[in-house]
Amino acid sequence: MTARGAAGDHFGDPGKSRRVVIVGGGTAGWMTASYLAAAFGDRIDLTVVESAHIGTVGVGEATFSDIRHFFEFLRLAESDWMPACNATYKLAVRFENWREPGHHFYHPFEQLGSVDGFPLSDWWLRHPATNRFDKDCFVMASLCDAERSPRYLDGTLLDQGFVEQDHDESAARSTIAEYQGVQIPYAYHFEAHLLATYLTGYSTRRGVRHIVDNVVDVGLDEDGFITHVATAEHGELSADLFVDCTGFRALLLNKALGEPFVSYQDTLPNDSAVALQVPLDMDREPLRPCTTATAQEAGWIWTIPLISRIGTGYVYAGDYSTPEQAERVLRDFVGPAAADVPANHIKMRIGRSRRSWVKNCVAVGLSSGFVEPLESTGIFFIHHAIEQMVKYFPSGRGDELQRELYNRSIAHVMDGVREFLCLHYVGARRADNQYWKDTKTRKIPDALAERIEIWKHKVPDTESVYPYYHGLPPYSYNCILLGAGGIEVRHSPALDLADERAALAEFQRIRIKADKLVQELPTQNEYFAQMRADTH
Ligand SMILES: Cc1cc2nc3c(=O)[nH]c(=O)nc-3n(C[C@H](O)[C@H](O)[C@H](O)COP(=O)(O)OP(=O)(O)OC[C@H]3O[C@@H](n4cnc5c(N)ncnc54)[C@H](O)[C@@H]3O)c2cc1C
Ligand SMILES: N[C@H](Cc1c[nH]c2cc(Cl)ccc12)C(=O)O
Repeated sequence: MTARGAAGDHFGDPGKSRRVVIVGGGTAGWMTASYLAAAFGDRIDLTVVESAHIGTVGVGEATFSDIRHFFEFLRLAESDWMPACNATYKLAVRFENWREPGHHFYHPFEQLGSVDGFPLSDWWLRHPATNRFDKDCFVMASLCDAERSPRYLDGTLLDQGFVEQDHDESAARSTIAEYQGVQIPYAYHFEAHLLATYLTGYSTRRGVRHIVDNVVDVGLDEDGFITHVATAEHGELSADLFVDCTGFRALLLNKALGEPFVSYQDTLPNDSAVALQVPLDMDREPLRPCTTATAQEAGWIWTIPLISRIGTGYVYAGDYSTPEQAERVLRDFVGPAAADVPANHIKMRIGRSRRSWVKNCVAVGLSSGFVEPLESTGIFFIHHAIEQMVKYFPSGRGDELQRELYNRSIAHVMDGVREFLCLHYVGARRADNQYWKDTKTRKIPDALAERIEIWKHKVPDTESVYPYYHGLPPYSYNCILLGAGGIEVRHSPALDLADERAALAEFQRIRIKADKLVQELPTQNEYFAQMRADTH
């Protein structure tokens, strides 16, 4: 780290282009570069510097449905980017063996209905049509079980109330923060490195400078602001704002500026992963339209179906398994297809930086914070952070209030998701070994413990979940609580008195709609085989 005189402060001079240097070329770096280019055009001077010797984390392939706002902000249609990223559709996360071996349930992209002022989950507890809360309350659970595509062969999207807008280069763009529309009925799976490559092209075509080099030093002025980053072969790169996208190493924020890291490890012990990229022949193997999280002896295995391969990996707690044991479990789970595939072992830093924006340095991605990918939240964290960065983009150095408001928003999102993930473990019925027994006694955030006591008597609603925006609606909590089955939830006593006919009719409507869609929609294999035929 090098001390220097005050950095040139161009932010105060609207006439000058504002200079931003992004260190890191993973998903965070290129999502940030492409979004800022789309937001500010040539009124901003953007540089991305990434090392050729330090790899990206190499995973990160399932998303929230909110990511649609990202691509629309970049004015990209699915046909622009999906084929380039071997992308498929994701209707839900499928949780296998969390309640007991052989059991599964879904967390879908579908709003939970309500009848006469009570959530359908409450009615289900009083009048369960079957033992499958997810299939009785959500159409998407049946579509996932039948491995259906959300689109018909002609490309039309199924009718779940969400209406796609025509692609219009001049239309106003929405962001997650302001979106109040209907639940987007699906998300995506895509190959992480292909997305970074695609966004590199998008960014450089819009004037973003791309330097491949190692940052070897960070210069600070007497006020602790970053004046420049020094590179091995391209000299010093100065800027008004530096974005730390250097992954878990957090070179600028945690190392150069010394911002402390707040660990979540005491409540989320899974700190390791081993990943495989397994070839897939979609003409012979199913393309499930969901991410699968299969519980294991010391964690869980993700399975993400992509056009040319399966992304899979075992997320586990190092206190309960060695990397060698974990790799053996994963290879046995995948079977012979994993035989010649190299394993990627990853140590995960679980938690968040106390502040993600300090002085003129803002961290985005793993450098800012991370929780295990059980609900595919890493890219959502990046997208949310970038939107907030634009929203609080500084006019000069003295924007302490802007930074404080930004930091609060980031902290709430990560702390809220942490609570949501803790619920998956404390709320899972299985306790058939020490790892799963310990999930019932391990420390959980105090506020979550209080919420669980409420949920035992009243299903989660806007009043009882984490109170700040964190990306997850109350219905998500209903799905995990009633799916994982480890916490008994009682229905509202009022439903012993209420007329249940309208609720029973709603369950019937869901059943009829689900059966109709399963009949009409193609499988995801059939849909993408048709897409491939149309483009050849
Ligand atoms: C096991 C696992 C599974 C995951 N699954 C999902 C998922 O399903 N869905 C999801 O949304 N998220 C997931 N994530 C999170 C997701 O992978 C990350 O959010 C995403 O990849 C962003 O990573 P990054 O760009 O922050 O860091 P990285 O990918 O680590 O990139 C860091 C970059 O910084 C550069 N760099 C570092 N040091 C220097 C230096 N000194 N000089 C120059 N360049 C430097 C590197 O070259 C690299 O380009 C997962 C994460 C893990 C660990
Ligand atoms: N912001 C919401 C979050 C959300 C709603 N349903 C799901 C299901 C899964 Cl698997 C992950 C996230 C969410 C959205 O992105 O739709």
